[in-house]
Amino acid sequence: LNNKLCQLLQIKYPILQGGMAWVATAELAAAVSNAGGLGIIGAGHMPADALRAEIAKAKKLTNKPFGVNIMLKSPFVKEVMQVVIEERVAVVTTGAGNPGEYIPALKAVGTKIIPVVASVALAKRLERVGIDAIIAEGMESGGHVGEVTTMALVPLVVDAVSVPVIAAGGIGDARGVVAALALGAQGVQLGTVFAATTECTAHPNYKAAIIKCKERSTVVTGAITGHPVRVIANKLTRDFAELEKCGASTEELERLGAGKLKAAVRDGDVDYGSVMIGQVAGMITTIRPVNEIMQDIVQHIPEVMAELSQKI
Ligand SMILES: O=C(O)COc1ccc(-c2c[nH]c(CNC(=O)Nc3ncc(Sc4ccccn4)s3)n2)cc1
Repeated sequence: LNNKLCQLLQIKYPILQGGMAWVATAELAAAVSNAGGLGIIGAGHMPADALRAEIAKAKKLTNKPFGVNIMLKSPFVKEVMQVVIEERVAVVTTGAGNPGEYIPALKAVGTKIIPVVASVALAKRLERVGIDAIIAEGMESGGHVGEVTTMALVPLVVDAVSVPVIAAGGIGDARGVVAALALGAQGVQLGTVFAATTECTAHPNYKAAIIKCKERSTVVTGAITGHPVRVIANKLTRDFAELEKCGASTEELERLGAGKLKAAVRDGDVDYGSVMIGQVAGMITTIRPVNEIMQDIVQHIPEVMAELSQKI
């Protein structure tokens, strides 16, 4: 499974862990890096000092490369970009926006830049400004989503750029990894799967909500306000839909959503919190150690390939 993405990122398996705000702490990122993948700390809306502390914790827990995901809508985006540059973080992924303005400074210190995109247009725009790889994320994923599925988006992005493409959204086991490679991706990014692990520091209620999910348990709210977000349907999404129906303003809707992800992930309020989870939750039935999930995926790939060659 060792390919050019593994060489680029100095990892054993081309399996990245999504840098989910509040969920992807240093403990989870270090566990994924120690298991041979690329662990990624989710900076979310963290201020600079909190991120610096999280990076320091990760450096104590692993001597393997790890990344930091920067959510470009964070009010602290400029300060946290400065922190990842000072700390010489190996890889920066970015979400919910266009990282173009930060790319020269990151490249200057040798940090690999891997933006998440939900469209071919953004992939093409970013390839021109010198990114190292691209995460093409389908709308199956949890949290902030685009409008295109992984199956449709990945091959189009692969055909549009010449940098390695990493598939994300709806991938839960060796079959999904082989499917992503068949679509032309060089690797995968898993979010929900790594949230359902013993090393993940999210609240037990949040993890229990993942287990309880079926494939239709999530909805995309906020499509009207311009920030479509996939979450588990609960009392918050019903209140949100009510407000949207009554023509509430974007500010009112964002006020309803503010702080709700922390409420779900840290405080375990899965009724009124924003339980950002991907559709792949329907495949997850237990909370397992990171390394067990990683080995399960890697060891089943030859079997999936053998079954495939029987069918074609
Ligand atoms: O076209 C452009 O210029 C930029 O447009 C984009 C539009 C969408 C994306 C995108 C889709 N998915 C991702 C990566 N995944 C994510 O970013 N997932 C997230 N989950 C919760 C988040 S918190 C938040 C804060 C503000 C609004 C919505 N959500 S961010 N990025 C990236 C760029």
